[in-house]
Amino acid sequence: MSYAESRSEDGPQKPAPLADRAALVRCGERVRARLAADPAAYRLPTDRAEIFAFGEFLDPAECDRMIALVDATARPSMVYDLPRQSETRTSYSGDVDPADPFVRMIERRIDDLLGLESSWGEAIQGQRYHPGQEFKAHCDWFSTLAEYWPQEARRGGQRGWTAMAYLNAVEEGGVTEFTRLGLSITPQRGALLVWNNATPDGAPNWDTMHAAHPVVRGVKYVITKWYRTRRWG
Ligand SMILES: O=C(O)CCC(=O)C(=O)O
Ligand SMILES: [Fe+2]
Repeated sequence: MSYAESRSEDGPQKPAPLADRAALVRCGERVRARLAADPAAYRLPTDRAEIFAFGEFLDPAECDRMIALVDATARPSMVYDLPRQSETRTSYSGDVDPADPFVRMIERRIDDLLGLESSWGEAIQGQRYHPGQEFKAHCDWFSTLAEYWPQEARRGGQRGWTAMAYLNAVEEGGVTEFTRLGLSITPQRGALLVWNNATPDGAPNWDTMHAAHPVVRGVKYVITKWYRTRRWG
């Protein structure tokens, strides 16, 4: 199972010990070089975080196939911060079958795009949001002060890059906003967003804080894959 860290408020920051710093620097360098050479990568206009978009990363048939897999697995989402679970992330989610050859093909495509080791990637997680459902502002990296951290440290360490694909266009709502950067992304069928959760010097980047705004009309489907600093699981 994979979980996203919950941070529902853009509030005071507790200083947490840094983890996997050298490895996060290396992951940053690796992906940065790879994307710089990729003409399909569009860098979002900010210097405070490395966020890239790719249009038509998945074709419509692939989106439909993935939507069916999300529907087959979706259950209420969980975050580590259990008491706030229902307030923070109200979508349905679940790992799509990692043994499915189609899922493996999409995973390889993402691994390849980023140039990261496939073994560092968590299983792809699917999410489905109905009207009113959202994922409030949070960062994807783990807090090293949290109760869950020792376990995550053993199973792959800190999260470096996030890759997230939109499987459909939403009738209304469901926008992803990087809340500290004033950047909003409207779900576009087949588009992929990738970002570095760390700064170039290997610290968690608070400016990657983001929220999935509530869906107003229609349904929203996304898949997310997080990359650790070493073998996951
Ligand atoms: O659905 C979105 O737009 C964002 C999802 C997200 O932040 C996550 O899965 O960590
Ligand atoms: Fe997230």
